[in-house]
Amino acid sequence: MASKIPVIDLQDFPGETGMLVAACEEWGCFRIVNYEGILPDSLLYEMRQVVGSLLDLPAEVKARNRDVIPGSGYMAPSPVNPLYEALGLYDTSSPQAVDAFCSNLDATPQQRDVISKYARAVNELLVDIGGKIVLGLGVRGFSFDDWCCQFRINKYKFAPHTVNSPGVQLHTDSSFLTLLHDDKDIGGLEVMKPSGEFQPVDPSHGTLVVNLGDIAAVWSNGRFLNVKHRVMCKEAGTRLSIASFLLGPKAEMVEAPLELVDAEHPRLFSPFTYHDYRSLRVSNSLQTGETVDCFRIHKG
Ligand SMILES: O=C(O)CCC(=O)C(=O)O
Ligand SMILES: [Fe+2]
Repeated sequence: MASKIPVIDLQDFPGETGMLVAACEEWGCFRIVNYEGILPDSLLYEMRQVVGSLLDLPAEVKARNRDVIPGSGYMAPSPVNPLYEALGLYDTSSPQAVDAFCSNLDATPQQRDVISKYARAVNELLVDIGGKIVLGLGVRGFSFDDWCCQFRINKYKFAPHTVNSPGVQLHTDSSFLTLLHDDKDIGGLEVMKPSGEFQPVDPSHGTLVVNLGDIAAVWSNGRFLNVKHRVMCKEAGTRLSIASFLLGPKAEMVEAPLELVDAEHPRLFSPFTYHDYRSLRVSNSLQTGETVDCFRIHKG
């Protein structure tokens, strides 16, 4: 296994298919390059400015960003993650949901425009990457078009005296895929390799990070790794990041497609709805993939 997370060139398909599937299996994460046709650098830059302003709003305004599904709304600094706060938008493909998010936070027309464009572009990119992964596994006729997406905009207040303390605790994501648009200067993201060793994922211009979450582990019938990761404070400063999640099907069950189940690879998880998974995870604070084990089929 290489020592750096794999880099996938989105313009080089089907050439990179094997590398992409291997990255999902061995690392549960990878960087992407050449995504600008869908998500231009100018939009990444504009969104970063918007995110900085929204997270600087007074606490009582941020509190209006309430949960739509468990854990989707404002998260204030807490005893577990005292340096961290986040705002969230559930269902980024719904113009009404984008509108409600913006109205609650008194967004200006220009900020609304950037948020809507960003939400659309990120959804398209997530569905595009998901489609490449699915084809790589030989699954035909599958589409992520009616899956729900969410984004979360994160702020970490790092100070000299917080160096080496956690910014966000170790966790897996509650998604199939997460697109991480991280801070351009301040690092701190670390992914855990299967060996248990942490690998820093430092800012790298012109790349975005993709993580696989719990839903990818179930959907792939255990082939893909739901990578554990955390953010550590490495230096003083405000760190901003945006995590966009391709979560799960809106109505259908989360289950491995038939192509991934056979005598040698029996079904590992009983089917469930995304909503049931999410409620179980949030109400029991199951941060590091334990929710998936609740649906594991025990043999013998
Ligand atoms: O801020 C980061 O780099 C990571 C955030 C993250 O892991 C998350 O929002 O799930
Ligand atoms: Fe995460």
